[in-house]
Amino acid sequence: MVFQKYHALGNDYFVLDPSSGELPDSKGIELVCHRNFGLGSDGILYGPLPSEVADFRLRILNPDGSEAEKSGNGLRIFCRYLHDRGEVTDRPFTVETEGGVVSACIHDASESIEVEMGKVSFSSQVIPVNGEEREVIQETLEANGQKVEFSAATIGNPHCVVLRDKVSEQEARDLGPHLENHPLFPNRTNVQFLEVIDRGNIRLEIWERGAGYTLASGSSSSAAASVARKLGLVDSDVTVHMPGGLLTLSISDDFAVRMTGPVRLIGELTWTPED
Ligand SMILES: N[C@@H](CCC[C@H](N)C(=O)O)C(=O)O
Repeated sequence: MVFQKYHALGNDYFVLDPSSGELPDSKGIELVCHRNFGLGSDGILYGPLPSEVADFRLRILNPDGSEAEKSGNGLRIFCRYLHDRGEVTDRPFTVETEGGVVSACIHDASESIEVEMGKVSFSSQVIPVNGEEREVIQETLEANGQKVEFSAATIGNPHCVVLRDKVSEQEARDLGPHLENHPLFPNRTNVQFLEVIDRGNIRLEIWERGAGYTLASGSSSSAAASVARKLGLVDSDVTVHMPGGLLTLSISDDFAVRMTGPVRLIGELTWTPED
């Protein structure tokens, strides 16, 4: 089985084209994504698949075998893959995901791929978050023996955003898993620790649902920046600083998010497991 491997700010994915093989089962996905026993990645992008509502359809698989509704970095990588295969040009096109249809435009295949990520919602019913219907803004939960103030949002996939004066990888690794699996989130959740640098810049440390600690995340960036906007802490144009690099976001008054960022090709890998 042949995979093309790309990364978007260090958030690395395999692209598995259906023409080159079936999607492995969840055990197979876990194995191929394993950093030691497999080829190693933050997930698998399975596509292009046919769609009745968009130009292409994409399925997004986490390393634990779970399926994600959306992936910002994954979508940019998929756009680059389509461009590398001559299936798209610099004209806009659409991609269907489990979390809705997005539109994309390639300005520069390495440096600048733009995706209209959709609208962020803070509704408990949509995210989802257990409890009565409300916008989940600066609530408190208990996790790992501590009280944690958080906001929640979705851009197709769920996010739990924790505001901090200073963020750290260590806290993302220590507290992230407890929030990912907290009973408040029936579908689990991605977790972001958010530091507001100024009204145009935020810093994130990220623990992803089904993937763990990652160096960058486009849907996490969209959700966390929208929470910061909702709280009145940033303006509409935000640069997101993550360990893997910078992502540029533009947030409309009704929380539609435009994400622009780079993609890099790593190479082609052949998967021939003995086990
Ligand atoms: N890294 C991705 C997010 C991938 C999906 C996420 N782990 C989930 O389960 O929702 C991104 O760039 O958005």
